Amino acid sequence: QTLAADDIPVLIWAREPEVVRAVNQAHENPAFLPGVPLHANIRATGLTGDLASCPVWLVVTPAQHLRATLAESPVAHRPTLILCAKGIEARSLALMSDIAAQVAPASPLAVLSGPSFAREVAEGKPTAVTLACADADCGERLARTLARPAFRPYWSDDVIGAEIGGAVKNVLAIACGVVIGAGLGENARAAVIARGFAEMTRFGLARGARAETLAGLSGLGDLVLTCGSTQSRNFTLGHALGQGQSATQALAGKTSVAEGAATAPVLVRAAQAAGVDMPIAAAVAALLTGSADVRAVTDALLSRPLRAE
Ligand SMILES: NC(=O)C1=CN([C@@H]2O[C@H](COP(=O)(O)OP(=O)(O)OC[C@H]3O[C@@H](n4cnc5c(N)ncnc54)[C@H](OP(=O)(O)O)[C@@H]3O)[C@@H](O)[C@H]2O)C=CC1
Ligand SMILES: O=C(CO)COP(=O)(O)O
Repeated sequence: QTLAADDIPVLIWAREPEVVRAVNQAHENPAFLPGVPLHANIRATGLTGDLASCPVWLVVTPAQHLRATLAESPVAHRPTLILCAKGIEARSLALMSDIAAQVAPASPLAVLSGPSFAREVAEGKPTAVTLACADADCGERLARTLARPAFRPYWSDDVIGAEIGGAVKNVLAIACGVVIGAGLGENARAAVIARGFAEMTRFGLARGARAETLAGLSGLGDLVLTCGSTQSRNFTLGHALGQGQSATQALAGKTSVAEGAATAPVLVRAAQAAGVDMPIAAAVAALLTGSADVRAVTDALLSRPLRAE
């Protein structure tokens, strides 16, 4: 939102009244983005009805809450929806664009994804992302609207590819966190990134994504960012698992979301349905449910049959 506010008025809908108050009165969001001054063009509201006046929505609700949030919002006004959540809905295996198409069938849809820790974007640090929209002209228009000197959206018409990259990289970031938390070393992290990317590519191609999208910002780019940084919530969750905590212990008291925790088990089901082998994703899912420990999943991955790369 900070990006858009230079020349466009921005309205944030927030669930917490204290966030609404702080944005409107102090031009800051101390609960979620402390220390970053917000542009005077940014206003906040607690009423979804107020969104009716906004032609374009950046939808940042976590994946598991997207359906309910959209259903309570004035989508009948046919806003353009730019979907930013990175995940798969647990109860339906749906991608975010599937959910939006069901709940807001008249809205044009786009996906914004790629390596972009929110704080760095808000601080104006250089960032490049993918803006995917099936309507290429609409995608280009949205990318040009959101672009800023230090924020470069590259447009694409591969919505599925952009979504799958973002959803799968979170699961792989948990795996890399486990590797580092358990002291398995940097060679192992690089192996998980490369073999995890092979899993992402197999799954993405089976679901209709294009290889170049998966190798771009929203796939490989975000995978490298999230697997390599302790800023990542997914990496941090994995790190705690690697150090021997259970998922319940690692997630206790967390107010921010690690999307890969909900996505891992459904990704495994979706991969099975697509006939795709995803052993690293399956290992993450097993660790999260507690059905296997780090030693067992590591041994299982290392003892898989040798094969051609
Ligand atoms: N933060 C970042 O750097 C980036 C985030 N994203 C993506 O954006 C999405 C949102 O992330 P972010 O803004 O960081 O989220 P937060 O970490 O701020 O998490 C939001 C928290 O609020 C709760 N919540 C939010 N909306 C609702 C709702 N409508 N109903 C009920 N509970 C809700 C969630 O609850 P609960 O715990 O129950 O889920 C969660 O604990 C994610 O998909 C993330 O992957 C993408 C790029 C960068
Ligand atoms: O998606 C992100 C950066 O692109 C944020 O990653 P985490 O959700 O793991 O913090």
